Amino acid sequence: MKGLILCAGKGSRLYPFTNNLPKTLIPVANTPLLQLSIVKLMELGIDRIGVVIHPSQEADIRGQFGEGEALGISITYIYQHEAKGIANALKQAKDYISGDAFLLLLGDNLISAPLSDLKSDVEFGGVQASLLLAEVAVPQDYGIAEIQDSRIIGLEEKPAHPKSNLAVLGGYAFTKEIFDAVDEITPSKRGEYEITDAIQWLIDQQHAVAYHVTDQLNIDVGTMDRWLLANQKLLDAKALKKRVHDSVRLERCTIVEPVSIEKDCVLKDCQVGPYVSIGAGSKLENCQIENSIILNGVHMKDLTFPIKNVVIGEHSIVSGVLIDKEVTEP
Ligand SMILES: Cc1cn([C@H]2C[C@H](O)[C@@H](COP(=O)(O)OP(=O)(O)O[C@H]3O[C@H](CO)[C@@H](O)[C@H](O)[C@H]3O)O2)c(=O)[nH]c1=O
Repeated sequence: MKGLILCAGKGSRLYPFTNNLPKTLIPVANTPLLQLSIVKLMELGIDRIGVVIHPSQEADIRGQFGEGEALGISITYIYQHEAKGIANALKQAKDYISGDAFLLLLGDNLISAPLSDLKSDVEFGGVQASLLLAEVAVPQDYGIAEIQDSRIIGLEEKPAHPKSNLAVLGGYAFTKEIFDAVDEITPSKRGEYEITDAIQWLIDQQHAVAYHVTDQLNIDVGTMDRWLLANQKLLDAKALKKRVHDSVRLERCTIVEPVSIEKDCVLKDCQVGPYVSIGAGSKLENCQIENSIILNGVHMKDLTFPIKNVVIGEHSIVSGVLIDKEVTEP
């Protein structure tokens, strides 16, 4: 079985961080999101993975993962020249998948639930699609499933008046019939070829669509708040091996776990944590930081106020006192 990970979206809600970094390379607990998806597939024994990218992302993504040699897998890059929707991204991968059943992951989702049931559904269960569903607080932001007598009877993409609060999460298993579906559907009102419309087509053609409801955490890392939340959750996870790199220099610092501090950082007179990730080569002096993501090469010094709930971009220089006076026009 092959795996497919979609990375070709614009990531516009995370600008400016995604101006020159593909969204799926943003670090969560100092691990690129895409790596977490790749590992998720590897845990299921999948070692042939297609990654759908925009050509402009190739240098960054290929630069990090190559052809998968370091991970002992085979990665193939597939282009989607225009972000015309998830079903359109899938279409670009038809030749690569070449008739096999496959698992599809949206590269910006952090899925905790196991996907083994989805995999066996399409491999041995005689179904053409298997979905992962979860109750969500804001169904208007998701593809929503309508269930009757334990069967999915309808799917709607980001409905204004949702028929349920069961969202389709970004992990799917399909057989080759999904490629007939993506050929048949037309763009939605927002101009995208929707994956929900493609699955609805399968249902309408009497294909079998299975589902599993999970209450495990899923985060669509599409906004700043959710990026910080994903960082918290991953730092909490026991699986994280190394929290403070051996090369890190700490002088007179208080570290409140969980934190992740990457290589070549120097921290003096700082209080760091909980829930702080600091990227490689950052230098921090006389600062207090909580629940934040500091990207690579940041310099922070002499802050008279605590840094909380923020993401600080690569190579930023931060120093000074907080001015709480209102600025008045001259
Ligand atoms: C539109 C588009 C997206 N992508 C990639 C980028 C992201 O890593 C991933 C998800 O794209 P987004 O545009 O953020 O999708 P989003 O609006 O969150 O909605 C999707 O993901 C939701 C789950 O998070 C589902 O409930 C929705 O049914 C599904 O449509 O797919 C592509 O590779 N090509 C594309 O054309």
